[in-house]
Amino acid sequence: MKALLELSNVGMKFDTPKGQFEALKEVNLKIDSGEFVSLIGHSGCGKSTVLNIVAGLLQATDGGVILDNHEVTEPGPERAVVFQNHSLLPWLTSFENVELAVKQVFKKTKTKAEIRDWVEHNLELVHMGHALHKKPDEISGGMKQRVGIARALAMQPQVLLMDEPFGALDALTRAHLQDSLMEIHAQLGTTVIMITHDVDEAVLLSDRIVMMTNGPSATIGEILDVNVPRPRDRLALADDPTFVRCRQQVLQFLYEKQRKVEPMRKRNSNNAEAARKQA
Ligand SMILES: Nc1ncnc2c1ncn2[C@@H]1O[C@H](COP(=O)(O)OP(=O)(O)OP(=O)(O)O)[C@@H](O)[C@H]1O
Repeated sequence: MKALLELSNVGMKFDTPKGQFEALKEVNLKIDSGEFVSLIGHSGCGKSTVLNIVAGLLQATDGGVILDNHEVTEPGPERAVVFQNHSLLPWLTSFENVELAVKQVFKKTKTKAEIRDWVEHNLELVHMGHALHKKPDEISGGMKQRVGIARALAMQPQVLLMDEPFGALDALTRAHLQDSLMEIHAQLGTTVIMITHDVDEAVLLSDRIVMMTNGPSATIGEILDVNVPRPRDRLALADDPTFVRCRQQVLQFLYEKQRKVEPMRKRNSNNAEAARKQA
């Protein structure tokens, strides 16, 4: 079967005042329709850069991205993005925020009544049917993220891109949203790419975990298949041997194979500086 999404030799060099900085090098990844893939790696390794290239918000300086036989060159509704901070328009209600996105995509193909039903359906999908007419400052952080997810899903994207969607939420709210996301993924079969720093979240939600090496010139270090059957139950998984092994493998990658080296480098350069001063 042909992959839905393919990143081929993706590289990204940024021009900076200190010269060119190679953030990504030779990132190769194929994702099938319906897969849930997490990107994990230390801070600054290039996860958001990968996601932004797939979203079309950044143009790779090498290689490229193909989605469903089309090269990605700009943002499009078939690649909806959910950011860590909800990005809802504060003067619009939950309903109106979702409606705005839906109108952009379906204005020509859905009637007014169909648009209204579709907006409500998607807000109900994320359990926000009770707060259709509330504005962002009248609902909690978790609820705002739910509306953001509804807005993204309502565009019927081929790929849902999520950049640490639950990173700003407390642990309990986060767990509720993870459960909702698993439900939605099971129900709709949406293809998802999600950035996370949370190892348990990655293992709980993903079919595959893409682990990135530290930058500069970051790339994919390892890919782990999470062969834990669905539906997944967070409580039962705590003692599940496959879950525990997957978790261990990601932790080993992050904290043994890709241990952050900056403090050591810094210490060395500090030592060198001290030696220079002494000389
Ligand atoms: N516009 C830019 N210009 C210069 N350097 C950039 C630019 N955008 C990102 N970088 C650099 O590229 C590297 C990757 O950044 P990116 O934000 O993709 O990392 P990340 O893994 O998503 O980080 P975090 O987990 O902290 O969000 C970093 O070193 C960052 O400083």
